[in-house]
Amino acid sequence: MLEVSDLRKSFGRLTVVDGVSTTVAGGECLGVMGPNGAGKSTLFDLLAGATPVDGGTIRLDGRDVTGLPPEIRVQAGIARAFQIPKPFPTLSVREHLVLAASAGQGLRGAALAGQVDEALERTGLGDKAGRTGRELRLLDRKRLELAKALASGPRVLLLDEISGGLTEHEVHALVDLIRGLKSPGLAILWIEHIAHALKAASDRILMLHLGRKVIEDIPDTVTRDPRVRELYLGQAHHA
Ligand SMILES: Nc1ncnc2c1ncn2[C@@H]1O[C@H](COP(=O)(O)OP(=O)(O)OP(=O)(O)O)[C@@H](O)[C@H]1O
Repeated sequence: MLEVSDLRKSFGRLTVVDGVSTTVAGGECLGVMGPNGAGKSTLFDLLAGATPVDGGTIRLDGRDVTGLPPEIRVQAGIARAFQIPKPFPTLSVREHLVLAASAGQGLRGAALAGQVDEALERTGLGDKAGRTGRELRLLDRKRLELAKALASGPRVLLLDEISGGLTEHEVHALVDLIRGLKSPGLAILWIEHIAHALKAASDRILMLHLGRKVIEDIPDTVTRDPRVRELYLGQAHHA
């Protein structure tokens, strides 16, 4: 599904993503962790096309999408959900999803309605479709952020620290939701600082430090790795 090869990005003399390669298959969730400044969000910026790469390639289902602008990349199937969801206060949940579905793949009519309904159902927002953005509490705003990404018809879903601000109980609900999104036609990448949440949802975890891959393996192996424990010193109880 997604193949990333030798991605590179520098800002001035600071190399932020330094030769990162990975592949994520349909049905898989790749967790991405690393200390502050490791290059995680920049990696997502490169995948989403928000920032141009300095080197390397990004392939989606074999197609080279490395040079495509962000809006075309959404149409190609790369969708991103952000940490701090800011819904339009007066638009309903359904209206948000209609916008996302028509912008993403240009859907109209029954196909659009079907994709919106599916996104509502998969994120548990079915009974809140008529609520406006300002009426949603944080967890539902996170659900809406996920639903918007799903409504665009993604093949690859980039989740950027979406658990921020949630209670422990809500984080569990979010993990269940993400696990429920796994399907053969979708590859998920999730940046997250809460190691136990990442572990619960991910098939593999990629650990970045100073722009480089430290380790990429099954969650148990990664969280037991001494380099990972050292980098997360003080947070090791989360692992
Ligand atoms: N547009 C930019 N211009 C200059 N430096 C940048 C830019 N964007 C990011 N950086 C730098 O790149 C490094 C990596 O940043 P990035 O946000 O990718 O890390 P991160 O792993 O996502 O960190 P965090 O967990 O704090 O979000 C940081 O040192 C940051 O200051």
